[in-house]
Amino acid sequence: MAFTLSALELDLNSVERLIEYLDVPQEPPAIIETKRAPAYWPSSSSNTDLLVVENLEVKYAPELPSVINDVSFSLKAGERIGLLGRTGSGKSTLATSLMRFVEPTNGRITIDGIDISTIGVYDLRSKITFIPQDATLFSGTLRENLDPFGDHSDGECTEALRRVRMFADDTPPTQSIRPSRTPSRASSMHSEHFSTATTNIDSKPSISLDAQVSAGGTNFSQGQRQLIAMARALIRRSPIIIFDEATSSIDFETDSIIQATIREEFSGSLLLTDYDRLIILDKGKVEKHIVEFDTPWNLIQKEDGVFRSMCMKTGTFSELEDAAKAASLTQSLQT
Ligand SMILES: Nc1ncnc2c1ncn2[C@@H]1O[C@H](COP(=O)(O)OP(=O)(O)OP(=O)(O)O)[C@@H](O)[C@H]1O
Repeated sequence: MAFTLSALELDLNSVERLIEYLDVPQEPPAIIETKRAPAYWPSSSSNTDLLVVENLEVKYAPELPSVINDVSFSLKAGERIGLLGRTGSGKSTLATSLMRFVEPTNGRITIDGIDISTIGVYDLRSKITFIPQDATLFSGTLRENLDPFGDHSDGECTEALRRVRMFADDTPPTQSIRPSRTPSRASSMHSEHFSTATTNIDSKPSISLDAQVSAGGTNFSQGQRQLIAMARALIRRSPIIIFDEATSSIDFETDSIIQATIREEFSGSLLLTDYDRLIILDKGKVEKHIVEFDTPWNLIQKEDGVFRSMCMKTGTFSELEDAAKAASLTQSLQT
């Protein structure tokens, strides 16, 4: 009898768990057959706004206060937009709502004329690249990570790796790619990850993309994983890239490579990172969450501005001021 009762209890537990699972919010459909996004969408060549955010409000639960509150802005193709704000101000929430990992409670996000809530998440997420601070890779080869559906040639994959400087400039592109077992600094990345053996057939090197990547990509450093994710974005020619910059944990050299790649390689894409204009989110201080949206030079001059006060707190205000001024001069010379 005791046996029967505990078996029944187990069964009831299973039913209870099943009911709990049924309560879990469902992932939105990957594809909505009647509302497919066109293959050419989103087009980074159009002169109209590429990304329009209107009166966006995001809450993590109905009973919780809104994390993003009545935010509106529009961005054009090719712009580089920095998203700044104190910790907890809603930067990640705003970035992830563009990918619909969190759904708005109010408002609308339109990309190249399509309200993103009306299409399947596959159509959306396959066109936008989100590179988080802790970019993860999956277990398989480096090639599979770069081009999971095998849509591109080896040459394209290799070229993308070269463009994100996974090969040292002076290293002939020959190599069998051999990830290190422990995270390494960028300076050693070139030598450790890419051996320099040439083929016997001719002296022209060929590149092997068959390096094994362990689950999560843990045999690459955090910075290298971001670079590989950037190579993937280059291969896909993503028109919109959201790049969550790691601040402290990446060594100086890898960081310089990442910055150079951002500057030089993504000129045609709308890039939410290193900036021409800044969106500054501030939660506690004001009701509206976008408090400032302007160039760094204009923002740093605002006496009571959030950006100015953030720069002051770094202890390197005059250097930042000089950098913002220099950037503004360069920009005005270019236009
Ligand atoms: N999954 C979640 N459930 C409930 N609240 C959340 C969730 N994720 C974030 N929040 C809350 O939303 C607010 C904004 O968080 P968010 O991570 O967007 O800020 P952030 O500006 O990116 O911060 P950081 O610079 O520290 O990464 C915070 O108060 C946070 O506690």
